[in-house]
Amino acid sequence: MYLFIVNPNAGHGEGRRVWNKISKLLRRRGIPYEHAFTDSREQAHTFLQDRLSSQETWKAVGVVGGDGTIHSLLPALRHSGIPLAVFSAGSGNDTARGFGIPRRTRAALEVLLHGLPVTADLITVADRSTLTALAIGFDAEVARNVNISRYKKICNAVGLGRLAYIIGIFHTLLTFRPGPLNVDCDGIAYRFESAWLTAINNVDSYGGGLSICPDAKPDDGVLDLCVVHDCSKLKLLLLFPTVLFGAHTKFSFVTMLRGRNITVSSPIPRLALGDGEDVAVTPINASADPGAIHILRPAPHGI
Ligand SMILES: Nc1ncnc2c1ncn2[C@@H]1O[C@H](COP(=O)(O)OP(=O)(O)OP(=O)(O)O)[C@@H](O)[C@H]1O
Repeated sequence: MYLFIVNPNAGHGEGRRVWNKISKLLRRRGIPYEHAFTDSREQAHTFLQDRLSSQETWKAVGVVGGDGTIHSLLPALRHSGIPLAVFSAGSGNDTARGFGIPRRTRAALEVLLHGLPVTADLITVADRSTLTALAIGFDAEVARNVNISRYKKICNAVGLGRLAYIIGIFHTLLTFRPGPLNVDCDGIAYRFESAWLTAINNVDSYGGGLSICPDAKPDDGVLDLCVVHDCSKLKLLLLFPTVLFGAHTKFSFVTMLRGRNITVSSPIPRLALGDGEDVAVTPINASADPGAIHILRPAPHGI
């Protein structure tokens, strides 16, 4: 039996549209499933925990939503051994990108039915798990400002979701002040006098395809870090296009680190988002949780 958790509101209603296609395909093929529409992280967690502790044998859990919806399932799936299949219906979809999962619903269904379960690491912050990346500082503020903005709704409605983030960058530059930051990476201390952002990644991209840690691998037991510091607003703005291609790592104001246990602290409390969701405020300790989850990826010889 397959279990599906559907966030109908993900991606501005895309969750419901994707689920309609999946359910039609499942019924046509006579594949047994159970599903639930959820409207909050807490509801999804309670439902999933309850269903996973039942007598039923679950072949996989399918999630229909964006990275935030996937995030809500991590506590129940973590160390359960039950693989997760991703049906992209969000605006960013960095999980699908990071694991090479196709965006098209029909192809994603083939991954659920015939894909290869692989183990992946999670990032643990204060007992909370994150799958893709933690964004701390400026990038987290951009995401938060965009999420509560009117321009996000307008941009999504006209199919220009990315434009909302570009507006969000300029909007956040008006208020955000860079400041001192201390990073401890596996016992080695780093100090940055004027830090803008810190990304702690499990997969290479965040923010809908920004390749902030281009060498990050989700199954290596290690977290990749990118700290952007000691640069002007203009340099920060010029950095963003280069991040699309992971070409920012060579700049002197970008420091790349790798480690299993990372502490980030700052005199000015900085917001930390995990998978695009609020998870903490600095000081934070982030550690790798190796092989904590199973994800279904396309089988190697095509699907
Ligand atoms: N299981 C869930 N069911 C319903 N709503 C959820 C669930 N988990 C989280 N949410 C809420 O729905 C919001 C949107 O979901 P999600 O992040 O998956 O979609 P998105 O923002 O469109 O895509 P992305 O995160 O890929 O940019 C989340 O920020 C959260 O507030």
